[in-house]
Amino acid sequence: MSRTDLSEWQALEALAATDGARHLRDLFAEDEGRFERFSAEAAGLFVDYSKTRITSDVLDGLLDLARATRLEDRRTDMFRGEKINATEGRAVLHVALRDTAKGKYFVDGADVMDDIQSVLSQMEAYCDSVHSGARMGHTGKPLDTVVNIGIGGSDLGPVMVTEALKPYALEGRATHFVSNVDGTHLAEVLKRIDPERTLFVIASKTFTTQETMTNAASAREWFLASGAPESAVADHFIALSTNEAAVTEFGINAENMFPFWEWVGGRYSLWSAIGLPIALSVGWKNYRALLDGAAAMDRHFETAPMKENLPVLLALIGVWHRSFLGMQANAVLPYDQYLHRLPAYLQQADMESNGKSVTMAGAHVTYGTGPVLFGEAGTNGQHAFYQLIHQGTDIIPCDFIAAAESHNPLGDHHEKLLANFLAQPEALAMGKTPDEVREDLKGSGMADAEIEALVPHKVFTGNRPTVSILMERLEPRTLGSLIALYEHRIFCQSVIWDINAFDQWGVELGKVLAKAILPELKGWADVKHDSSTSGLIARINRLRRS
Ligand SMILES: O=P(O)(O)OC[C@H]1O[C@H](O)[C@H](O)[C@@H](O)[C@@H]1O
Repeated sequence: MSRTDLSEWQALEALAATDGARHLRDLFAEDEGRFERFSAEAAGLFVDYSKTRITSDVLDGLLDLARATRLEDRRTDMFRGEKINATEGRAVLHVALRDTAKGKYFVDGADVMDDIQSVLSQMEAYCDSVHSGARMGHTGKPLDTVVNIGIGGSDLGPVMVTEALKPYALEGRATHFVSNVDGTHLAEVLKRIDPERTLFVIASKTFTTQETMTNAASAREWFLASGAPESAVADHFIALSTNEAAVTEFGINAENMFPFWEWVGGRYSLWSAIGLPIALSVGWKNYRALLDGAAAMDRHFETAPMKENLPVLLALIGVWHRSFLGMQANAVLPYDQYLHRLPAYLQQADMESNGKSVTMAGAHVTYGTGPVLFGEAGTNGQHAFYQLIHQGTDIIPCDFIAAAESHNPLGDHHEKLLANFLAQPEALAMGKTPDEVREDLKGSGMADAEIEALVPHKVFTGNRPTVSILMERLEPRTLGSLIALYEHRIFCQSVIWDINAFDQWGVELGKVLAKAILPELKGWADVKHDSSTSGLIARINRLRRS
């Protein structure tokens, strides 16, 4: 049965025309308790969702929909290691990576906890040996520089977290990330590092990804060209992967490989061996605290009743905005410079997961699914795209994220940052009416006609929904909770939308075509494409050879 045939879905469609059209200004005016009613707290995060376009009836209707789509059962399936990634026949158990419970997580009947703990111990011992100086480069220099080579999930999580936890970075250590196959990315990093002090971390679940394999091979060539003997590769190159055969073939010894498993999705892999560069940057204790924070959110997600369950609530509100009110985007706006890579990270987490248009059974959906996610650290975004968010034709729900305490309490910077964090959602919700604009312009000396001409331009319609997420301080634990909150929000939405959040077939076609085009660009094969692609290939080849 299609989701749209559910009576719960239809009830919400009816509510969209009534409650969904109500203005936040009125909703706040008529209910003094709105903030208390529509806010909740868990695992170090406080979430205010009172400025979203819901009413008590809408929320009840959404909770009914969640029940009708058996969200709680699907959650149990995930925690139990059922193969909920049906198109790839895989379990989805990133939650097990941050837990310590034995006898809880099984794949094909086998408890996975011993494997997890054993890799964590391997990672911890490795970090300790690098940090203590026991493990050195081939000329006896400390390995104080890490270059992580990976892309997608093997890059975005580690980059985002390493940036976010900079205040915890161990002194004297540098971490670089190379992802793009554009040689510029690698070349610019290589210019700044000393091969004798550098540890290259080749991160790839499959160990076949074109970008990563190309960058890894070039990094090794550069390393050897620096005068290092072939035998030194073992000290300077390690692999994070599920593919031991390909790792060995690349020339990395199995003992320098940190494994993980097919049931860890790429975009959910920072909790696995893929997190090693984070641990190398901030130390094992802080990496463990990150996992513990995520585990705290997992427990909340697993046990809290749906109407107090943060990931469930945020998912339901997202579904309401997207599928019932037709809002097509979601802006993530961290008012925290350390979180400046969070939007990029969430772009993969959310858009690769829920950018789907067929149901689990393969039927086309007839409702909007994953939104376009974008964002920027506040306040930078305010001076760029907020104009459209305030006055554009589309309504774009926004997530505002901030910490009450700063790691860098410089003058009144933080109060100013927080003032903006508070002002923007207020402006988006309440707006400014024509009369308020007129009132402002009275006394300006302008003629009435001039004022009237200006009024439409200065009106803010308001009623633009936002969620505010507040934490005490951006710490490893709270960051872990925040990431897990989003992961589970994405999962819950996929259940309601009846789509598979854990495959990514949409990235395949382009990869295949790029493989076919490569020999054509090199002049090794005839060009056979549509006239546009062939024309561009011919033009590029002319430009390159002239
Ligand atoms: O870790 P790898 O196997 O190199 O994969 C890296 C990335 O490749 C593809 O683009 C997938 O769509 C991503 O989900 C994945 O994170």
